[in-house]
Amino acid sequence: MDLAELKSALRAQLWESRRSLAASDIASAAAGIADHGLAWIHANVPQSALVTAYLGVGSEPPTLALIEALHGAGYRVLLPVCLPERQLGWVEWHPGIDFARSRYAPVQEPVGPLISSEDALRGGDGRPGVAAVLLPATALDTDGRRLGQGGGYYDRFLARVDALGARLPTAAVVYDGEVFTAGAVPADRLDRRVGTAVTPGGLRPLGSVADDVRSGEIPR
Ligand SMILES: Nc1nc2c(c(=O)[nH]1)N(C=O)[C@@H](CNc1ccc(C(=O)N[C@@H](CCC(=O)O)C(=O)O)cc1)CN2
Ligand SMILES: Nc1ncnc2c1ncn2[C@@H]1O[C@H](COP(=O)(O)OP(=O)(O)OP(=O)(O)O)[C@@H](O)[C@H]1O
Repeated sequence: MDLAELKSALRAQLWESRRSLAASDIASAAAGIADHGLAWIHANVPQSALVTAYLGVGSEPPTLALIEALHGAGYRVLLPVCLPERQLGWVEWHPGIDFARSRYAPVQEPVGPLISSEDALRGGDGRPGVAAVLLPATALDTDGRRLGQGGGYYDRFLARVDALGARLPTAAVVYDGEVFTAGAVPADRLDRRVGTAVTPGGLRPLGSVADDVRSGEIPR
């Protein structure tokens, strides 16, 4: 099996186990993800900063409560919009915003003024750019390797973050059983590592993402 086949086999396996979760497990996961995700943001970025999150759909861990908690705590929250060539753009979330299905992927996207990744990262109008990235994953390993949905959208986005010289803290949301031992997640040079796992049960700092990306202590 080559790397792409290995990744898709692993994705299929993980999606199947996500689909077997009970509704009650999913509901309690939402509260844990909101608590721990908000704690991670508090520990890593200034008050009322701009952060990215995403809306979990289908069998993904639920993140709406986290988005609401972040907004409620005064952070500005950008959610991703898929653009051509597997690029991401962003729309700022606010309560009551409409969602529509993406043209490019089976996900829901907020409807509103589109902000390019470049503008989101650089900021403008006297406001700072994105200060932290909360992103989806299907699996993580303790070295921070991340398996996504297979589009490479976030790998491209994180490559752009690096190219701009921005050193942003990153955390991916997964279920507790989806953080595997170091080396278990297949990855190549294009796969960007993430610094922290946010799970319903807590926060797990992940190793060997450059230490300089992690500023300050992450509460456990
Ligand atoms: N909620 C969410 N939004 C997101 C992402 C994500 O992973 N999750 N993305 C991260 O890049 C981008 C969309 N990328 C995606 C790329 C491929 C598939 C996909 O092929 N999905 C499977 C079904 C997965 C399932 O059963 O859960 C499919 O259609 O077969 C989905 C999203 C931007 N927005
Ligand atoms: N920075 C990049 N530039 C160009 N192609 C890339 C880049 N990053 C990833 N890709 C390509 O995108 C495709 C999907 O990558 P991969 O399977 O790692 O996606 P993923 O991380 O699971 O998805 P996502 O980031 O959307 O959640 C692969 O063909 C990969 O080579």
